Amino acid sequence: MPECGLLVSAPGKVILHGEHAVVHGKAALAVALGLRTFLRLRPGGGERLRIHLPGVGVRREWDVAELRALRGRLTGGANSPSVEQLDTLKEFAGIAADASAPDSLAILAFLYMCLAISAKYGDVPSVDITVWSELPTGAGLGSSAAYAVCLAAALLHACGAISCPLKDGEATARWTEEEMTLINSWAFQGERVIHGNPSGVDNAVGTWGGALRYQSGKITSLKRVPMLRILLTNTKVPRSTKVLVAGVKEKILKFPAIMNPVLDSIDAISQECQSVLEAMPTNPSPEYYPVLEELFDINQHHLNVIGVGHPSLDRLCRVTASHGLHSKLTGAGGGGCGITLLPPDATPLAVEAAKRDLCACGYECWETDIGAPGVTLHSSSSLNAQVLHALSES
Ligand SMILES: Nc1ncnc2c1ncn2[C@@H]1O[C@H](COP(=O)(O)OP(=O)(O)OP(=O)(O)O)[C@@H](O)[C@H]1O
Ligand SMILES: C[C@@](O)(CCO)CC(=O)[O-]
Ligand SMILES: [Mg+2]
Repeated sequence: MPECGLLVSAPGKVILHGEHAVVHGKAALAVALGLRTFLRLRPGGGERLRIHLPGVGVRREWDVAELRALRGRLTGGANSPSVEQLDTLKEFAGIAADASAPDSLAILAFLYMCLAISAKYGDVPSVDITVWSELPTGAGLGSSAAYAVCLAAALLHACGAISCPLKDGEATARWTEEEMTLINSWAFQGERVIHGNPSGVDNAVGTWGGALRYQSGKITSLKRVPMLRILLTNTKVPRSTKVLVAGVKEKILKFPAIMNPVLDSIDAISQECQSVLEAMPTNPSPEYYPVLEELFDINQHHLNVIGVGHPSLDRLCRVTASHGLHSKLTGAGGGGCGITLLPPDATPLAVEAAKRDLCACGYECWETDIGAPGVTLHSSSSLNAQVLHALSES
């Protein structure tokens, strides 16, 4: 265990194309966002393990000896969380069998990852863990994956399975490729607890950052990523990724001949978009945008067809279209966030007017950087004093 503790962060993500289809083996294009989740781990006192998750209103602590005994009861499910294991954890933590509330899922993912990682690499650590985020929770921006990536990195580090890459005087550092692969694989298990059947794209972006193509576990960095300006809009309509993913599966099983061609078409959209992005110069001229905009429009229709649209997202698309801008949902849909492409020739007046109209719908919108770095270790001194203050208040 590091004497002074550690601070890690992981980015959220935006899926440009391929959400849901990626769960069924198709390609997705995703980019890391400039909004991050942070985790601070400090040596604990009195053989206790404490977690504080202000984003979901959780403050819990357990006896390390009690967790060791619980770990001994978690048999089976060697490589992924089994139903029996999760039932045992729910009973231990006092979580209802069918609980899907954010706090319950966050505790469950934490307990599973902590016990499974410590069973493989070391003892249950006596630590205090606090996680907070700049990402809205459950809005399509990969908050669950950023949470799982931070937990994986911190717990693997606490159990001695990965190194401390931070050198004296450095503000940030990244782990080796091999260590990141390990972090990513454990984050995927955490995502499984929260999502049920994740594709792995979100935790891949949270781990590796940048812009990537993801298909059936294969991660490829995009050759070149132009400076895309994207407006993010949160409709604030709550939804659960797990429920939406399960709904799509049901539809595919019910209408395979109708739904599978839609998934194939989404796959082709991802391919086409990747070709355009890789052909674009870093500072692209407006001529490339009509194709990207048309691909947004087509995919948004497809996502409605597979049942993950929402009236709030239709409204978002209509509002931006009235200002000549093109949008689609991002992430699991059913509410949550949409993305709007801002071409270089969009006038500041049109963008401001679109933002004003979106806010008038009760939505929140903001522009953010894309292609941010993946999971990162920070020196504690690099932590913004204000954030620390906010945390001590929460
Ligand atoms: N900062 C956080 N602290 C604790 N738990 C979190 C945090 N952020 C997310 N979670 C967990 O992740 C869940 C949200 O995951 P969900 O997959 O439904 O949404 P998302 O990841 O934000 O969107 P998407 O998967 O569509 O990108 C929350 O209910 C909570 O259990
Ligand atoms: C909806 C989905 O495709 C993306 C959620 O961000 C689910 C997944 O890939 O696990
Ligand atoms: Mg998620």
